[in-house]
Amino acid sequence: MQAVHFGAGNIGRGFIGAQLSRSGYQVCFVDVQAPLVEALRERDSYTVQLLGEEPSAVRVSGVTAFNSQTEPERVAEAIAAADLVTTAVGPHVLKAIASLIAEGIKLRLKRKTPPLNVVACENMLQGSTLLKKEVAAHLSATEQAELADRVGFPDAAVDRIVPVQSGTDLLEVAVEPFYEWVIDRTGIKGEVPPVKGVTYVDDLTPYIERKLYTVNTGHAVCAYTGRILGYETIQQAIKDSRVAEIVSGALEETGALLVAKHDFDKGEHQAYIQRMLDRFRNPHLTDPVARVGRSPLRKLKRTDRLVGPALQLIEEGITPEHLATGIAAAFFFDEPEDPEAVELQQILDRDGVAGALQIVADLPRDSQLTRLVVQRYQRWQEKIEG
Ligand SMILES: NC(=O)C1=CN([C@@H]2O[C@H](COP(=O)(O)OP(=O)(O)OC[C@H]3O[C@@H](n4cnc5c(N)ncnc54)[C@H](O)[C@@H]3O)[C@@H](O)[C@H]2O)C=CC1
Ligand SMILES: O=P(O)(O)OC[C@H]1O[C@](O)(CO)[C@@H](O)[C@@H]1O
Repeated sequence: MQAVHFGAGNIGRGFIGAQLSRSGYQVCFVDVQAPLVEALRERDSYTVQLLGEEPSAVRVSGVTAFNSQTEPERVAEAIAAADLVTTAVGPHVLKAIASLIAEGIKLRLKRKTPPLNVVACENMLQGSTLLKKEVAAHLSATEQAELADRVGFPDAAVDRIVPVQSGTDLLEVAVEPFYEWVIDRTGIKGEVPPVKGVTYVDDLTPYIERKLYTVNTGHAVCAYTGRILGYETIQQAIKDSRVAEIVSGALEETGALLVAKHDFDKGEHQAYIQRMLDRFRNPHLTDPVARVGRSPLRKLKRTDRLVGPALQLIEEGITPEHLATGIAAAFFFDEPEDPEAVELQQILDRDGVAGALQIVADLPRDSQLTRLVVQRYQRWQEKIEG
C-alpha cells in the first residue's frame, strides 16, 4: 500500500506519517522545504520520541519524499499510484496544493485506477470538504463528475500535540503519547483505508467539535492569556492559577455547549476536559505560546475555536464570560515573526477592538459578543497598565 502525505512538518512526521507507516503503507512525503525533502529521501527513516511518563521511541522506516515546487510531475505520479492521500500543511495552504492533487487525480481518472480517498488532517471544520472544492476548481465538468464518483474527501479530526522541534536532528520529532484520529466513514469511496488507530464514524461533528472546542479552545486561551502574563510556554502558563482559572472557565463554557448540543454525558465530558488539561501540563513537553497562538486571524474567525462556540452559547442564552476574556487576550498577541499577528496589530491600531472583530470575525459592532470582548479588552489593558 502506498500513501502520499502533504506536509512533512511536526504533525506530518510526528503522527500521520508514523501512523500510516505502522499500518503498512509506504509513505511518500511532499513538502516545500528542500533540506527536509532531501533528508527524508536520503535517510528513508526517522525517529519519533514519545514524551510521557515513560519515554519511548518509534522508528519510522521506508519513507521517501518529493518537493512539491520542483518535482510536481513526480508528485502527480505518486498520487496516481497511491492508495491514500493525506495532508497536514495548515488550512491556508490547502488552496496551494489543490492544483497538484488535481494533476494526480487527472492521471487516475485517465488510467481508471481504483477509488482514492484524500483526508485533510488540519485543525478546522470540514477541511477535506474545502480541499475537494479547491481540487474540483482545477478539473473540467466531466472530470468533476468522475471525481464525485471515484474520489472520497472524508472529513477528519486529528489530535496529538506536536510542538515546534528543538532537537539537532532535522527529522527526529518529539510528541506526546496521546493521539486521536477520527474519520467520517460516510465520505469514503471504495474500501475503508486500513489505518491503525483511526476511528471511523458516521457523524464526525460531535468528535471534531469536541476536539476543536476543548483542546484547541483551551490551548488558544492558555496561549493568549499566558502571553499577557509573560509566559513563554504553555507548560509555564497553565501553572499560573490566573491562567488556569480562565482556561478552565472557557472549557466549562464550551463543555456546556457540547453536552447540550451532542448529548454527551456530563460526567464523561468533565473527565475529558481534565484529561485535556493534563495534556497541557505535560512536563516533558516544551510548547511555546507563540506556536499555539499562531495565526490569530484564523483563530479569531467566526467559525473557529473561540468566536464559534462563544456565538453558539449566546444563541442559547449563556454569556461566554471566559471565552470573551480569551478572545480579548488574543488582541495582545504581538508576535513580530507571525504575519497574522502583525496584521492583527495593524487592524487593531486602525479600527480598535470592535472594528477588528467586525473585520476578522464578521461580528456587527453592536453585537453582544463584541460588547463583552471590548469590556474584557479594557480590563486586560488596565491590568497591564497596572
Ligand atoms: N502540530 C500539531 O500538534 C497539530 C497540528 N495539526 C494541524 O496540522 C497542520 C500542520 O501543522 P504542523 O505540523 O504543526 O505545522 P508545520 O509547520 O510543522 O508543518 C507544515 C508543513 O507543511 C509544509 N508545507 C507548506 N506549504 C506546503 C506546500 N505548498 N506543499 C507541501 N508542503 C507544504 C511546510 O513546509 C511544513 O513542513 C495544521 O493545520 C495544524 O493545525 C493538527 C493536529 C495537531
Ligand atoms: O495548529 P493550529 O490550528 O495553529 O493551533 C495549534 C493547535 O494545534 C495543536 O497543535 C494540535 O491540535 C494544538 O496543540 C494547538 O491547540
